[in-house]
Amino acid sequence: MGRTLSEKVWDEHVVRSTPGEPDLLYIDLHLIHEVTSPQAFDGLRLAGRAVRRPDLTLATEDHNVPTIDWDKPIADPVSRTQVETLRKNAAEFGVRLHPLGDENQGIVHVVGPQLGLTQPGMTIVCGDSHTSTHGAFGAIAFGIGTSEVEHVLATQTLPQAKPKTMAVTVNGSLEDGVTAKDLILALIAKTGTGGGQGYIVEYRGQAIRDLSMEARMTICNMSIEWGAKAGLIAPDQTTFDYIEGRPEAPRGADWDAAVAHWKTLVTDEDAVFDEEIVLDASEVTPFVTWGTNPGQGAPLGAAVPNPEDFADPQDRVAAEKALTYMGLEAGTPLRDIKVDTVFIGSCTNGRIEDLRAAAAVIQGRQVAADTRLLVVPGSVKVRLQAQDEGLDVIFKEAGAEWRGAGCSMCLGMNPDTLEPGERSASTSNRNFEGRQGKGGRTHLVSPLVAAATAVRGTLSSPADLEPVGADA
Ligand SMILES: CC(C)[C@H](C(=O)O)[C@@H](O)C(=O)O
Ligand code: SF4
Repeated sequence: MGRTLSEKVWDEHVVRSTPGEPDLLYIDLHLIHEVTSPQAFDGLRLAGRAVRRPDLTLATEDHNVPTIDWDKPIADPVSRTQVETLRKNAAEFGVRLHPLGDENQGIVHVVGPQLGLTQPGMTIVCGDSHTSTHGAFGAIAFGIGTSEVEHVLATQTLPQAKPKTMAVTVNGSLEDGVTAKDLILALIAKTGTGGGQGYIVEYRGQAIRDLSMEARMTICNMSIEWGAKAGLIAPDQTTFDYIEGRPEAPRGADWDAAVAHWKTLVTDEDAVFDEEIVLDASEVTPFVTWGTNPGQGAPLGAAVPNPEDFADPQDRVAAEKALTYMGLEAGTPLRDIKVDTVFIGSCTNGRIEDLRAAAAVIQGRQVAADTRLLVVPGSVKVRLQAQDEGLDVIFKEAGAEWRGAGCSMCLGMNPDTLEPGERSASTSNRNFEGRQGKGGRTHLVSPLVAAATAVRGTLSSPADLEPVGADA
């Protein structure tokens, strides 16, 4: 019987397989950031161990870094300690680190692909749940805990039970103005935040093949919000074109050999998935969340739901609780919800294409009077490229704040946080209570919806905006 893409990648990495035990997998790339690595390095130090493959390990500073005054010492003592600890550990154990101020600094899931380190057929781990992002290249990529980080640092292997396989086939095409973010939010809303639990999910079908690499990363990034172990997409010409010529990509004969192998990384015709879901892309419209988990979402054209309309009692209670926290009334059109802050950034939607898409909406327009727009590139390279293209000027002229690279308001471990009761439209991936600051209220949106919302001050899509110059 044929094998699925994930089974092929898995099989290529099994170091040891014993019945009744998890497989021992070889790890090709280990990404590290300051939040989940300190205890792992402490563990190595205590046991007198070295990092087994520093050459397959890459560290960046992302969660705690300020996005203004990044050339000054970090003011917050906790953040400063985490960042300084990573620097000390990287130096002591010989791990490559891109610190604040370095041209390759940025969110770890933006930096890996950007450098060409993320490649098809790899196993990639990081002490971070959104490692699933890298699955967009046809890699098995997933988040691990700190004790597992230590295990990988010490051995470059990881014991793992084999997950079940699922195919999400997205037929048809996305309409204009509908993005990968809307698609994944719609999928999670349809099937619940536990819908992917226990599975490695392969996204496929026409709508997925048509996506750029960056849009594919947005989909795979949010696999974890759907409960999946990992999400991946078969590599194709789009993938190869994206990787070719990047600093860490294979070159010359090595490139040809790599592509020849990568082309074998597709699910065989006769392979069988444990589960299959089929969606029609043409039915997806701009999608936003109204609640406090990524599955509590609805089309932008809908209204805040009435908890009583949920058949499942648990969903009903969750919706009631969410509406209370979010300060929303059932029946309010989502388009009438007024937003205080718009955040464009994160490993979900902080890449150059996201900034281009948002800038195209903002260009020639102004951010609404009572609204604040924060634009935080996912990496220094994204920031520099955006500046080369003049996107920073578009944002600043519209009244936005143009910031340095990092996780920023995605989770507010740095000074970029919401005030209690403040409402955001955010291109990030989590809308949990307090995620962007204590008492903050988050609506997850695409970069297009974020930009349009910044202009109108209420949840909006570009189609809701007056033509540029109409009100001049
Ligand atoms: C801090 C880190 C462990 C965490 C994660 O695992 O995802 C963070 O990146 C997040 O998005 O919540
Ligand atoms: S941008 Fe957000 S989701 Fe991504 S790694 Fe940082 S905190 Fe986690």
